[in-house]
Amino acid sequence: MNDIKLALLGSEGAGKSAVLVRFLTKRFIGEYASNTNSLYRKRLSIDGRQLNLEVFDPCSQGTEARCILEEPVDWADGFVVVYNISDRTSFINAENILQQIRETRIENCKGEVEVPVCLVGNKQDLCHARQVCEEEGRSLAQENRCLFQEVSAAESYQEIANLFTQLIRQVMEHLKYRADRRRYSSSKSMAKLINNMFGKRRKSV
Ligand SMILES: Nc1nc2c(ncn2[C@@H]2O[C@H](COP(=O)(O)OP(=O)(O)OP(=O)(O)O)[C@@H](O)[C@H]2O)c(=O)[nH]1
Repeated sequence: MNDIKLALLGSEGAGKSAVLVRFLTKRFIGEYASNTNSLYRKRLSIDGRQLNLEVFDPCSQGTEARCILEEPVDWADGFVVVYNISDRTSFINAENILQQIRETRIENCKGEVEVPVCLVGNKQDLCHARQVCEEEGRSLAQENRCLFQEVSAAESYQEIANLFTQLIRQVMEHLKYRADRRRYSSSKSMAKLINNMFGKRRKSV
């Protein structure tokens, strides 16, 4: 069974909990306690594989983006960064968060492939009050090589489900790649060790 850990990041009130709860339960619940960190767990089956999904929804009340990032950035296998299309500040914050994910991951995992991330433009139903156009979201996602979708946690389930499914697939590939790399580098160092121990001795016989 695969364990997949995701972290939800974004400005206060962008709709992080609403997006996640929509994915996990297919329902929209209007209000959530936002003064605590929450860890959601669910068993899923994707492409016939059983998964234990854990999603960390950190409390973002009164905290700056950098503080929000500190805890989950090492823990998570993938990130969901949410902004509100009717709030430009939340988009600018999402931009900063994407940059911080990139920087932190580059520092911590030299040479590894980039961690899977998806950018979500939530509250699409508020398009009459739109402050961020869809194209801006798409091009930010392209710059950061991440998935992108505008959604409305209030009104629809399917787009959110598709997005999480794509992200989880990418995470599974990423974890497999990392495990293969670890196996390869440990078998290479084992071969080197054996060679050092016996290769030379054999030569002198
Ligand atoms: N119109 C509309 N409102 C939404 C949508 N998603 C969430 N909301 C509302 O936006 C508010 C904030 O939603 P939350 O899910 O609590 O946002 P959050 O990002 O988890 O907020 P914090 O926990 O405070 O960081 C709530 O009043 C939700 O009902 C949406 O798609 N459309």
